[in-house]
Amino acid sequence: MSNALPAETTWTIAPEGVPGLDLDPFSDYFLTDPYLGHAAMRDAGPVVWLERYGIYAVARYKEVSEVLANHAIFVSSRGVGISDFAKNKPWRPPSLLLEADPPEHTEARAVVTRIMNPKLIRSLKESFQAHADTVVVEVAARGHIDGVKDLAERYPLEVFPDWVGLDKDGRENLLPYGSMVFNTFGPINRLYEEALEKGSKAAVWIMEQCAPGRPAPGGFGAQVHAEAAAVGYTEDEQARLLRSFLSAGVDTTVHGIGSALHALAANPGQFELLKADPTRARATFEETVRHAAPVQTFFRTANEDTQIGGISIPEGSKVLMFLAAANRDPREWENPDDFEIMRRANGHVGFGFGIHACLGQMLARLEGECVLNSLARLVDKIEMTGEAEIQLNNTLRGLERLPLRLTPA
Ligand code: HEM
Ligand SMILES: C=Cc1ccc(C(=O)O)cc1
Repeated sequence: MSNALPAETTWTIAPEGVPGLDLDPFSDYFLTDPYLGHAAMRDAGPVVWLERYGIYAVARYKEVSEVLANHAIFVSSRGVGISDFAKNKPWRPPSLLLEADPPEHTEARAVVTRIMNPKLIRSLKESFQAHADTVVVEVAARGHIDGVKDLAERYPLEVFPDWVGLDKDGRENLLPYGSMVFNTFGPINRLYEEALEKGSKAAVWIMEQCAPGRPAPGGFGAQVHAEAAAVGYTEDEQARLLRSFLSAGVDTTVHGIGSALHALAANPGQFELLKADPTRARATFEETVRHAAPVQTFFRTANEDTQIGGISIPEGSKVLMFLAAANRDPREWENPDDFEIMRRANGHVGFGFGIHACLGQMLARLEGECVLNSLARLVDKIEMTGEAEIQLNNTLRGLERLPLRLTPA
């Protein structure tokens, strides 16, 4: 595991009054265990300077929330990765949602929320829960499983593409494509380059699936296209709008479910609490998103000279928001590092906050709740049978492998 500096590392001097830290949040070393780095940034001040990349960073709950809320100054249209779209051409046409600001963002969001709403989620609950039961009964009967491949990846990859209306063939492209999208928010390091190599092939299938007329009639994909066409979006914009959901909609929930399985296996007392009341499955998944933060970071770009915590931030500065660090800020949370399913985790920033707050969070919660509810009713014990293996990614936190033994109830 190399934590050698990327070849193009340039060192920068911290601006006046800003604590400068020599840590690389995109190194294998940091990504494997980010928590000491998170604490160092929180303790250093409300905003810090990461010398290796010449970027500002916020790790405390208060400042992360402030940057997320202040979308007019800390903008998304200049990219939510380390690259500033005002200076460097993005590697793919920008997202109409994630990489847009009002008014364009407002319009795109309005199109989607006409479909992605509580009524839709209610209509999915019965079939999503039934499918979770089927999968959990099957894997529990097997006893020894890889919690990642056999459950955390399998369930979302069976329910999500059917819901969108994607072809049966080619669905193996979804994870490498999403992994590429999330890696490219970081610097051009090994993870970025390897992901681009693997993901570029997947991107061909993804873009074919996003084309108007391709998704199965009546599915979410066809509905997005129809709603977008109704407000005059071109075919390219209709495809790009749907692309957002294939980019964000799989790796995130896979890592959320994988992290929940890991936390429950590592904290048997918490699994007992869940078994005692399976309706706590929803709260258990919420605590997982706070505690594990499948999406660890996002950038913003200062669109004008501004301040954070009294520190001057010049126009054009990149600000890295450590959502995962904010979710474990002892200034905000009691015993923040503890996985407690009885905790009120609402208010965490694992799904973001403000105008760009996760558009798929209701679906993510449904998927997580269904799997954990099935586990609570159908499994008596969930035990680690080996070390969990982290899947390294410049933005996501999740597992590559999770050796488990399940004992059926
Ligand atoms: C545990 C699972 C998930 C996590 C942790 C997560 C996290 C996030 C975060 C942190 C943001 C904010 C981005 C920003 O502020 O720049 C976001 C936005 C978004 N998410 Fe999720 N997400 C998850 C699942 C999903 C799913 C399942 C979908 C689609 C079905 C989805 C679609 C989106 C979209 C389209 C946006 C952009 C919203 C906008 O910019 O207005 N996400 N997500
Ligand atoms: C939260 C991740 C995310 C990734 C990509 C997109 C997009 O491509 O719009 C949206 C959200």
